[in-house]
Amino acid sequence: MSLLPVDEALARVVKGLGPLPAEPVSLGNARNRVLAEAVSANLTQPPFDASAMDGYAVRGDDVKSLPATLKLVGEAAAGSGYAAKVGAGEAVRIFTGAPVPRGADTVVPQENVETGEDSRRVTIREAEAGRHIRPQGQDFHRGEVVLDSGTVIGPRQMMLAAAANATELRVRRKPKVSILATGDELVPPGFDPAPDQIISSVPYGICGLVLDAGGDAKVLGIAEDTPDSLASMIAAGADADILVTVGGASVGDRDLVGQVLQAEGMTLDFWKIAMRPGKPLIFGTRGAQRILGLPGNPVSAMVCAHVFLRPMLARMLGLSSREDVRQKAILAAPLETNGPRQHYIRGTSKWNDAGERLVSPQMSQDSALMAAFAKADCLIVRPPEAPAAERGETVSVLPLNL
Ligand SMILES: Nc1nc2c(c(=O)[nH]1)N[C@H]1C(S)=C(S)[C@@H](COP(=O)(O)OP(=O)(O)OC[C@H]3O[C@@H](n4cnc5c(N)ncnc54)[C@H](O)[C@@H]3O)O[C@H]1N2
Ligand code: MOO
Repeated sequence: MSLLPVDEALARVVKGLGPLPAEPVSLGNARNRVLAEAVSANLTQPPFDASAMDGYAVRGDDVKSLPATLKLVGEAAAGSGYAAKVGAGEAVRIFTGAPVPRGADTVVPQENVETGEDSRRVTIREAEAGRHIRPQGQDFHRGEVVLDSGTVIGPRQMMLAAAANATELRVRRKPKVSILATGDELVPPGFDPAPDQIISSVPYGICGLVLDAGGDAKVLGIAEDTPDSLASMIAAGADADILVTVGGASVGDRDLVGQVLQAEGMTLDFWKIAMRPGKPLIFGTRGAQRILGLPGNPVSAMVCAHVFLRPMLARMLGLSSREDVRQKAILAAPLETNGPRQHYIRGTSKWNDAGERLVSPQMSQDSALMAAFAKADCLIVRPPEAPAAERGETVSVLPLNL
C-alpha cells in the first residue's frame, strides 16, 4: 500500500483550522503576538510642524537675500513652544523637536548662523526657504490604520503602537500545545539516567519550536509504556488545542500510542506517511483538539514539527503566509536517487559572492543525531523518487532558523 504523500498529509492536518479568538494584551507584553485587529492611530504624529534641527526659525521671505541679520525675539524648545507669531525680520531660537512658531516656515541650522556680541541679533549666512521642518502628520494621522490585522508584533511595531498611543492591543489567543513524551527509557533533563536510560530531550525541542511560532507550550512529562499511564497523561492534555505525543508511534510491541489515543477518543486521520524522517507520524482529532503523534527519534520528531506543527500554529494565529517558506539553493555536493518517501535532508549552507545559497548535505542522515541536527541550517527537500542530483543543481530547502 502506498504511503500518504506529505502534501496531502499537510492538507489534512491544517484542514478546518482557522484563527483563534482575540484577546487583549498590554503593549509591553505584545512582542511576537499576532494582531487580531488593526491598530489605528489615536493621534497625529508629529502633532505639530516640528523642527528637525537645532537652529533658528525664520520666515523664508527674510532669507531670500543673504547674509540677513534678524532680530532674535524668543525661544522654542521641545516641550515648550514660542507662543507668539514670528514677524518680518524676526528669528526664534529653536531646538530639534520643538514646534515651529506661527509665521515661520523655515529652520536654519545653527551652523549657518552667526551670533555676534549683540545677543538680540543673529546673522543668517546660508539658508534654504522651507527646509528642516517636519510637517504635522508626516508620520501618521489620527484615525489612520498604522498596523494591519495579522501583523506580528516585533520591536518596530511596538514602537509604532506606542507612538500611536495604543496601550492595549487585540491579539490572537496563543494556541495551547501540550507535549507528552512516552517511553520507559526516558528520564527528564537533570536526572541521573540508569545505564539503560536516556534523557527525554525532544519535548524541549518541540517546546522551543512552539514558542518560536507564537504558541504556548506545556511539557506534560513522561508516560510509561503502559496503556494506563498513557491514558492518564493523555487526559492531562485534554485542554490543549494541540496535543503532541513523542515516541511510541512505530510498530514495536511497546508502541502503544496510536491505540491508546484512539481508545481515549481520538478519531484517527492517518498513521504513517511518505516522509523521511517521520514515517510513523500519527494525526487525529478529539473534538476540537488536534493530536499529532510524533515519532520518537529526535530529528524525526523535529522535522515533523517543522513540516506539520508550524503550519498548524500559523493557521491558528491567522498567519497562512508562513506555511511554505522554501527557498532555492545550489547543491555543493551530489545527492543519490531518492526512495519512495519525501526526504528532508539535513544541510549546512554557505553563501557565494553572488548571494546564492550553497548547501551541503550532512554526512550522516541518521534521525537520532541531535548534535549534527543542531548544526544544520536547512532541510533539503527531495520529492519521492527524485533522480540523482549533481553538484551545482538547484534544490529546494526549508530553512531551519525561522
Ligand atoms: N521494524 C520497524 N522498526 C522501526 C520502524 C519501522 O518502520 N519498522 N520505523 C523506524 C522509524 S522510521 C522511526 S522514526 C522510529 C520511530 O519509533 P517510535 O515513534 O515508536 O519511537 P520510539 O521507539 O519510542 O523511539 C525511537 C527512538 O527515539 C528515542 N526517543 C523517544 N522519545 C524520546 C524523547 N522524548 N527524547 C529523546 N529521545 C527519545 C528512543 O529512545 C528511541 O531511541 O521507529 C523505527 N523503528
Ligand atoms: O522516519 Mo524515521 O523518522 O526515518 O527515523
